[in-house]
Amino acid sequence: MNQKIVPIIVLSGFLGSGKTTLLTKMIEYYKSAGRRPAVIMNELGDVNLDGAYVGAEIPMEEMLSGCICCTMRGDAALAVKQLVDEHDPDVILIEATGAANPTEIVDALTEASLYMPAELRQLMTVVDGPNLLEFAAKGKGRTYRLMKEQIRCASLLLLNKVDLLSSGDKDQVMQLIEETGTKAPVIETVACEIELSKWLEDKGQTWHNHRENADPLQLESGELSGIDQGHHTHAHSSHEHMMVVTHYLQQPLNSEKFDQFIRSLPENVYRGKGIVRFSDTTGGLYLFQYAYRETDYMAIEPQGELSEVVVLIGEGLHSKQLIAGIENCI
Ligand SMILES: Nc1nc2c(ncn2[C@@H]2O[C@H](COP(=O)(O)OP(=O)(O)OP(=O)(O)O)[C@@H](O)[C@H]2O)c(=O)[nH]1
Repeated sequence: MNQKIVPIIVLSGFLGSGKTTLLTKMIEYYKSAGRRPAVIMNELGDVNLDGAYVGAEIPMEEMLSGCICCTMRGDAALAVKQLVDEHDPDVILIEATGAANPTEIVDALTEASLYMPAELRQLMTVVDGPNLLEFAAKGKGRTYRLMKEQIRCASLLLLNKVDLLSSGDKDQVMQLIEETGTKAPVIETVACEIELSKWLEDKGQTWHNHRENADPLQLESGELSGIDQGHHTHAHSSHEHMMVVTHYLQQPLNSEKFDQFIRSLPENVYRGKGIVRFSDTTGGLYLFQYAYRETDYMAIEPQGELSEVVVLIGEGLHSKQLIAGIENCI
């Protein structure tokens, strides 16, 4: 009798590119096809705000406060095993952090597939079109190298946020993508809208099959996915690269002051998200998103208690200043 092999799909892409947007669409796709997806979510900070987008009925493993290149190797395999043993899912979707170097994830999952009935089928990278263009223009820093590595690893690329690109910009982004040497198909999207039936039904093709004609992957350096939790620095070569500032709120915020604070965040803050309450609106809790200088607020009605919190992610952040800025919005 053939043993069931659980397909694994990894969603990669820079901070705020649209991975959770894609994840929720994939979950809906599988559910409406009568299949049971399970999810692994990895967050740099110690709160999983994106988990709010995944229905409570979906089995989920969280990997929090994670330096993915350290924790992913062991923890991802363990999380996969736990989901397979406890929930017997039809597919496992892994949302990596935006700072993750997917080469490490591929390594970990390839190794794990040797001893458990699960296999990496696709690695989809969501490319934040306008952000890639901006980083390319700024020069060749570590973050830009990380973005390129995320593209090179992919078996499928979504060029997302094309609503924010002119046709000239789009051509430029396409050229940048080509320059990475990827052979993966590139689909232009707004809000990660793709024909999922076409791209998810791969008839057993593995990630390795998809990438047969692509250049072999090599780690460019150990510095790609560094993470610093502010006070805590890993012993790896350069983990001072990305930082997370997590600030829990004791009081509601003034909506205008907070919006102004978010809009005037320095360029080295790449991503913001959180759950906030405002003193000057009638509503309850809002989930706020800040990515590529766009802000979005969504009213939420959580089932249980939720902490009010602001999470900011970027490079070389001045945590004290940022926290004072948030407190000034009260
Ligand atoms: N303008 C525009 N905004 C988009 C598009 N796709 C997603 N967004 C917005 O971008 C923000 C970030 O989207 P997410 O799906 O949370 O991104 P993510 O990659 O999961 O973010 P992290 O996991 O925090 O790295 C949200 O406010 C989305 O609504 C798009 O095609 N165009």
